[in-house]
Amino acid sequence: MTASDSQATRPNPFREATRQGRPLVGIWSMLNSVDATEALGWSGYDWLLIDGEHAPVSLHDAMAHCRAIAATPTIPIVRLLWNDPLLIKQHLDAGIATLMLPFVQTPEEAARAVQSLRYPPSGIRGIAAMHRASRYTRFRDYAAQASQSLFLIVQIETKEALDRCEEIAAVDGVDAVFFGPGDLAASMGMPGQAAHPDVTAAIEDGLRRCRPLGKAVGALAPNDEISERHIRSGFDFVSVANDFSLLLRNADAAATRFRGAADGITTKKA
Ligand SMILES: O=C(O)C(=O)C[C@H](O)[C@@H](O)CO
Repeated sequence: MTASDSQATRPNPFREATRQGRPLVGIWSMLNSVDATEALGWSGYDWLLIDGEHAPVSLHDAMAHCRAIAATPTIPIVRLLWNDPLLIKQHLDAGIATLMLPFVQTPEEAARAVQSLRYPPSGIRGIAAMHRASRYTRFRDYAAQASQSLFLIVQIETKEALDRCEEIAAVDGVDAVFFGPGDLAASMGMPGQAAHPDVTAAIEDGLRRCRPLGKAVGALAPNDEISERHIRSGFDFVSVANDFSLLLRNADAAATRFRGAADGITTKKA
């Protein structure tokens, strides 16, 4: 890399990956363990989402996760607590370039999210003299080029949002829509039934309707069967696993197996 390359704002790696034209396989991270994130970065997932909505992830935690995974081939995405301009500004300044925002219900809410990512005159992001995103000023063209270095994913996770998913996806500056089956199931009157066939069918219908808009379309799969189905359906990115569930599933299975093996064995000395 030449000195001038190191001074140029980089294109967004997730945008480049979605252009490869194959489904990107991802993992959801809820443990808030930087070590686990770093280790998973070497597992072979295309992307890893650090969940700041439902896991206790602070801004500093999110930065630590992104620094750890930067050494690996996996691309980090951070999900924020809410579609909030202040949270968005802080995370962008911290150099977090691919954001997922939960619970975006209307094209107007999506447009407000886009405004939060853009500098004036088209947006409301505040200018900082120095921050991690500009490599502490080394990316001299950062303010002018920021939009190509960022990627905005908005979540469709209610019936209302699903009804308008094409309009939301069509908003200029929305790079991707992502279907959340857990909240969508609740909104459809089936809380706790993320894998219900009606929810999967609704999400597949969303893919069919959003695909012609040329934006990336992703979904979280609540089990292995739906992961394979979503990959075959042609979603651009699919979350196929969750670090917390993998840990618990394997820990529970090992405990059951070896407690079973220990049943009836006596270790007491005579
Ligand atoms: O609605 C959903 O489903 C999501 O947005 C993902 C969830 O928050 C959850 O599966 C994270 O564990």
